[in-house]
Amino acid sequence: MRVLVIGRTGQISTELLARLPRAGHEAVGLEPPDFDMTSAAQVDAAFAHYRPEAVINAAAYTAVDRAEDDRALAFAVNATGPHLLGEAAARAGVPVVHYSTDYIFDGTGGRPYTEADAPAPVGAYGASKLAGELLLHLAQPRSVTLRTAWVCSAHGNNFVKTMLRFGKERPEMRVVADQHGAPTFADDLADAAIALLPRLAAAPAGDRCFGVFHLTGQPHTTWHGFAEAIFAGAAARGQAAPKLIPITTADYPTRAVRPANSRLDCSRAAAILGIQAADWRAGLDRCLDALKETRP
Ligand SMILES: NC(=O)C1=CN([C@@H]2O[C@H](COP(=O)(O)OP(=O)(O)OC[C@H]3O[C@@H](n4cnc5c(N)ncnc54)[C@H](OP(=O)(O)O)[C@@H]3O)[C@@H](O)[C@H]2O)C=CC1
Ligand SMILES: Cc1cn([C@H]2C[C@H](O)[C@@H](COP(=O)(O)OP(=O)(O)O[C@H]3O[C@@H](C)C(=O)[C@@H](O)[C@H]3O)O2)c(=O)[nH]c1=O
Ligand SMILES: [Mg+2]
Repeated sequence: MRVLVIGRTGQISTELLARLPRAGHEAVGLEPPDFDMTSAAQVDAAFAHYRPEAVINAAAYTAVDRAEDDRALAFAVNATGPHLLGEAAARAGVPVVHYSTDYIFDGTGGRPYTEADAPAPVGAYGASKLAGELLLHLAQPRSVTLRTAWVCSAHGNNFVKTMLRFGKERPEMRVVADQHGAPTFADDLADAAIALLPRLAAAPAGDRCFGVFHLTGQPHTTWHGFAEAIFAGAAARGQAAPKLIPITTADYPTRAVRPANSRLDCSRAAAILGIQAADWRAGLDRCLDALKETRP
């Protein structure tokens, strides 16, 4: 299929553009400064030019703290963008795969969230992403939102790379141990979207394959638990690891509030889409190997 990917050098878009051709698809990725999905004219021009058979939106405003002071841009990219893509996709009759976030929940629940749980974002990023989910599905019901969390990869900015960078400079690292969730590797998320394409292209509106699905890695951990695994993996590859100190959220003030419970129940994606939550420890190994190869 001819697939239009929104995003080109982001974590998930990089993996999509590497993997789509291997799966037999033709892919093009668009991002600023060449393309701005908040512009209706640019979205329409991209559809007219590329005539895609499917769209995967892997673009977003992902700077969680900055979004608090930059709400207008966060909402333009994360809400208006998916809305415009949905409208253009509906006119063209093509399905959309979109990604959203655990941060649409407030994180006060005591168990993993299901798709039936009520969203209640506590920050601007989460609020803008929730608006995007709703606007996309209103504009194009033949769309899938994969709600994921804690995305990492060898490309782009993420917690793995932050830990490795700071870990080299500091003897000790303090990392929050009371926020629970599951890391998810961008290559697994790209593969999930690609696997869906043929089914979505054939399915009529109203088919149960459309809608919102939770998809993260497994098993659940905390940011501190994830940092332990990162530094164990780095040490196994000959890199010095700092002393890791567990702290509470209150010990690590940030501009935006993060949910304490980011755990997503992924059983619906397994049951309906046949997509399983991948073990993030395998993803971390791939990521650390890739980073080691590219280290100067
Ligand atoms: N990162 C995470 O931890 C999580 C991410 N997600 C979701 O997954 C998806 C992908 O995230 P990730 O790969 O980490 O994102 P990145 O931040 O790595 O990449 C974002 C991409 O969006 C592009 N972009 C930004 N603004 C626009 C615009 N106006 N028009 C077109 N493209 C634009 C960026 O281009 P440029 O580089 O030029 O700015 C970049 O290619 C997003 O929907 C995100 O909300 C969900 C849960 C966790
Ligand atoms: C760097 C650092 C972070 N932390 C904490 C802060 C925060 O609670 C947690 C993760 O930090 P980050 O800044 O990577 O987290 P953050 O940018 O909030 O990551 C989020 O990004 C968006 C896009 C999503 O959609 C979410 O799923 C999630 O991945 O770790 C420490 O405790 N110690 C540290 O040294
Ligand atoms: Mg870029």
